Amino acid sequence: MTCHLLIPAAGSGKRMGADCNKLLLPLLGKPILQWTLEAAIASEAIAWIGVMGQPHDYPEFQKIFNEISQLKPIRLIQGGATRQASVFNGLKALPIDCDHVLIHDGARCLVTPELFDRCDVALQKMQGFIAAVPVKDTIKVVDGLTIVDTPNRDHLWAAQTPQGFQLDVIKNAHLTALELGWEVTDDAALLEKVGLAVQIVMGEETNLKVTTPQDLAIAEFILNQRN
Ligand SMILES: Nc1ccn([C@@H]2O[C@H](COP(=O)(O)OP(=O)(O)OP(=O)(O)O)[C@@H](O)[C@H]2O)c(=O)n1
Ligand SMILES: C[C@](O)(CO)[C@H](O)COP(=O)(O)O
Repeated sequence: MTCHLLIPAAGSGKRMGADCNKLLLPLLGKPILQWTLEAAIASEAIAWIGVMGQPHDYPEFQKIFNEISQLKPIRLIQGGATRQASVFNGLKALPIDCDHVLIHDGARCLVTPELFDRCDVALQKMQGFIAAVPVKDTIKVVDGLTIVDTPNRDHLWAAQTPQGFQLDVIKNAHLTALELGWEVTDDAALLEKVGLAVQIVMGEETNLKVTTPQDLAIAEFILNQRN
């Protein structure tokens, strides 16, 4: 157990349309964030967990931490205005002995401990990687309502988290992004923009991100299948 994990959990869940952070919404009786944390705690690889949140959510987050096993240290870190800013805050708060990091969205609450463990193995070998799955749909590139391209699906993968990085590499990429005003939706994109290779680790079809009310219903269905 050596791996450090950062969990961005400081969003507001606009697309969910709830009146609170969507990670506090119940999924089969437990907050979404609790499912994510329980998978991280069950992973053999993860030794330390940092959760980025907004201060107004701290009391609810603390209740969740109290509900789950305290076998691993969980540190609360102040989130930022965007996912990117929240991750950057997390990177700056990592313990001094950390040289590699996994980053996993709190909203991907169906992640399995086995996926975390597979990612930890990748972390030992790669400077940067993401969990991803091959795209099943035929994807169209559209301008207005007109199709301009149908990319070859063999080259299309859907990005997930965990994403894992050598710490100095991802920190430098975030610093460059700050200097140059880059805004991206995942951490791998920053490495891509500075011209560094990012590998793929096979993700999980069920590792969906709970973004809309429909996702919540699908997540409930998948969890019921697991029980
Ligand atoms: N300022 C932010 C925004 C997002 N996140 C986190 O990043 C993950 C992925 O973001 P997303 O699913 O987009 O969450 P929200 O920003 O909450 O949702 P929305 O975009 O619909 O508002 C989530 O776990 C979310 O809590 C974060 O830590 N800090
Ligand atoms: C990081 C991510 O979960 C990868 O799929 C995703 O990019 C988060 O943000 P999004 O804006 O919901 O795509």
